[in-house]
This record gives sequence, structure tokens and C-alpha cells, in this order.
Amino acid sequence: MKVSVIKIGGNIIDNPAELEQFLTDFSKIEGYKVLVHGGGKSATKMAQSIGLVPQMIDGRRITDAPMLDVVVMIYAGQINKHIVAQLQAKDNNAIGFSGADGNLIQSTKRNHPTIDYGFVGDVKQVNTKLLATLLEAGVVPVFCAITHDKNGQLLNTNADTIASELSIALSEVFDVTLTYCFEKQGVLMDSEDDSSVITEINEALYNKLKEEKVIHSGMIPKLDNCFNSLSRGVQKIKIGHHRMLQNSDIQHTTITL
Ligand SMILES: Nc1ncnc2c1ncn2[C@@H]1O[C@H](COP(=O)(O)OP(=O)(O)O)[C@@H](O)[C@H]1O
Ligand SMILES: CC(=O)N[C@@H](CCC(=O)OP(=O)(O)O)C(=O)O
Repeated sequence: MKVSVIKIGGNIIDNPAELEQFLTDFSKIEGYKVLVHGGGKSATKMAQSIGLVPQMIDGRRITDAPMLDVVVMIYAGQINKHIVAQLQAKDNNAIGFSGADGNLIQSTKRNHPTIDYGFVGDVKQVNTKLLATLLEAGVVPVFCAITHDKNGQLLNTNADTIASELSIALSEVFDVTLTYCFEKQGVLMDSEDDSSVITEINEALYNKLKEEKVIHSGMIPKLDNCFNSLSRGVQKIKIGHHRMLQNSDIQHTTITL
């Protein structure tokens, strides 16, 4: 059996017209599917509006107690419930989840020797059995970027990592295709030129382009997640613009080991 795991980032979520188009395309995907959403941009705006100062290190948000409240409200509340309602309107039987719900994603608080990330979690285990049961019951799970430590503490976890870890776990049971959708056409030779798509990238090319600074910022953790997922059983990974979901002519990047 096949499963499509799709991740969308803050730039789609922040644009209502793009989000609506994405959800229309997503709702038409046949078979088992899982949606993972970020929302970093909205969380940053909300945090600033109440006087908090957002800080990211290596693609991870420093999450103190007030920031944790903001990300739980924005990711597990506002964004997740809007997406679920929109998918229900499109006749997809979506249910929204954080990692705490059904103990679906348990994580451990990040323990870094020099940086205090605060309430940030690294995924420890996925409740694959419950997730498979939900898929087999016709549910479309919609995950936000909040996990828990099973001791009552919610933790903020990078959404790309959640998509990757769910895909790895589901690979024990299904053939998984993981698709990262964002605002660009794929991994680009020039990150400002959408016509410069690299159609296939392996780890050797990635390392070379990272060194040459062709690949930088948020694309680095995204691709690190991709190679980790491929080496741990995920069948296929694509990165590109969400229009590729319903139009196979749209250029995108395929990741290979
Ligand atoms: N070579 C590249 N090709 C495409 N994007 C790149 C590249 N190098 C860096 N980037 C940056 O990576 C960003 C995507 O990472 P991120 O912001 O984490 O995505 P998401 O919106 O999915 O959370 C792009 O907006 C782009 O600015
Ligand atoms: C720990 C950590 O960094 N969590 C992320 C979760 C959201 C996210 O990943 O959103 P995008 O996919 O839109 O970037 C954050 O708070 O920004």
C-alpha cells in the first residue's frame, strides 16, 4: 500500500489564495495521505505583535515558555483547525493532531552543549500502529509542529523533521512518498531564479553545492532530513512548488542517495 506524506511551509500557509489552491490539489490526491504543516512565519508575526523577540538558530526556533504558548496557539490551534475545516469542506475526512494526541509523536527536549533551545523537541518515537489504523479507517491526519515528552510537556519541533520522521515510521508498513512543498520550483542553482531547477540531487552534489553556498539557510536542514529519510526506508522524496501535486509537467527536484 502507498502513502503520500506532504509538508507545507509558512510561505504557503501565510497566503490564503495559495493555501486554498494547495488544499484543493491535496484533497484530490487518491489513497492514503498525511499532511504536515509548519507556520513559522505566522508564529513570528504573532510573537512580535505581543512584544516577544523571535530567534532562530540552525533552522530551529529558540522557544522559551511565552514563545511555546504562541506556537501552540498558532500551530495546534489557528492554523491546524483552519486547514482541517477547509479539507472537510472538500470532503476529505481530516483530523488535526499534535504529537500529544494519541501519543502520535513523542520527543525529547533538545539537549545542546552550548545553546539552550528551550522547549524544542527532537522526535523519539512515532505511534505507527495508531497512525496506520487511522489511515486504514479513511482518516486524513493533519499534523502541526507540536510534540510532547510524555511527561506533560509540549515541545516545538521543526515541521520538516516531523514530515521526515512520520515518513520513516510509515515506511515500516507502507511505500512512502514524501513531498516538500514550498514557494519555489525546487532546489535551485540560483535560489532567486525559478528556472534554474536541479531535477535530481544526490548527497555528493548536495555537499558540493552547500560548500559553494548555492544551497544555504532553510534548504540545508530540509535536505539533511531528506537524506536521513531515504537512508531509513522512505521510497521517494520530491521538493518543489505545490502545483506539482496535480500537474506532473511542473519541474521539481527529486532527491536520491
Ligand atoms: N539552492 C536553493 N534552492 C531553493 N531554495 C533555497 C536554496 N538555498 C536556500 N534556499 C532557501 O530555502 C528556503 C526554504 O527553506 P524554509 O524556509 O525552511 O522552507 P519552508 O517554507 O518549507 O519552511 C527558501 O525560501 C530559500 O530561500
Ligand atoms: C523548533 C522549530 O523551529 N519549530 C518550527 C516549527 C514550525 C515550522 O517548522 O514552520 P515552517 O515549516 O513554516 O518553517 C518553528 O517554530 O518555526
